[in-house]
Amino acid sequence: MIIDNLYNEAKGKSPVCLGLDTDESYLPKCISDLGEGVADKIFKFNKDIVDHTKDIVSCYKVQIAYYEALGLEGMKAYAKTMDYIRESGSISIGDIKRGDIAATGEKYATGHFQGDFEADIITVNGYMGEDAISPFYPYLKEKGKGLFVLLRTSNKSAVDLQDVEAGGQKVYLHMGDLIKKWGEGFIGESGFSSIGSVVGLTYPDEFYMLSKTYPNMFFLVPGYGAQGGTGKDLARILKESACAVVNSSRGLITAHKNKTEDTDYAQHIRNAALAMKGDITRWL
Ligand SMILES: O=C(O)c1cc(=O)[nH]c(=O)n1[C@@H]1O[C@H](COP(=O)(O)O)[C@@H](O)[C@H]1O
Repeated sequence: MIIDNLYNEAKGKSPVCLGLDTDESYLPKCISDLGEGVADKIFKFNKDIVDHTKDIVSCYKVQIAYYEALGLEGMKAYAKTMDYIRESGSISIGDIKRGDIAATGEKYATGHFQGDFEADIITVNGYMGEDAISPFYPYLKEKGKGLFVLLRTSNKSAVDLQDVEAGGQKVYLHMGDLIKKWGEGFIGESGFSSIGSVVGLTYPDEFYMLSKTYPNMFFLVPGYGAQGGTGKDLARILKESACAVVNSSRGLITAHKNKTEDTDYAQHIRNAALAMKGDITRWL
């Protein structure tokens, strides 16, 4: 199961999930000056990053909005990036945050679990209920794919809805119970389900509590670095269970900014990923 592979990669390499939220402004001059289209430039940057980091990170999360914003050219770069991650033997997370019901949900599943945009795992929004999640089940069963369902997101206004009490329980805990239930049929050898959840590191106490409440749940954890989360915040959770991968996007893929515009940029990004790995693992 994909979740067992991710668990093994996180244990064997590091819990670092490198976020390829690639904005054109992040490209060093040695790439932006090339006489090629934007898709080729962005792909070149992403490919170089994968080549320089695949031995030290567990997975790559590719945030589709950065590519959609560039239209057809951007989507070509997205497709090539997903393909290259697979070719490199690494795990890809398509950060698409979809969530629609029935026939529409089936189209999202087809669009992101096979064909041009195929990912190993995708992020989904389950706040419409199981009808927005069940269209993906056949791909989990038959193609070994996985889901990360939004549970406790990293943004400030997450609390406006997710902390509301309903029936004596906060909304996000109710969502946690649902994700646990949806994932029960997909538990792998690692003890984790291929239906995991997204919990922001910006709420470390809630994350700790969730990791205790749902021992079979694997977590995708954004919020490290640019949003303020630290290795120390993670330590008490990962010490007890290797239950998460931790994403950093801007904190890693802009590490070369103001340092170099030359081809050594990827080494700066690798160094930043190594520093993040060190920051997380030194507390364990
Ligand atoms: O699903 C996500 O990945 C996600 C959920 C969440 O609650 N907060 C969050 O920041 N993210 C994503 O995680 C990444 C964070 O990027 P940086 O803040 O640049 O590290 C972005 O791709 C966000 O879309």
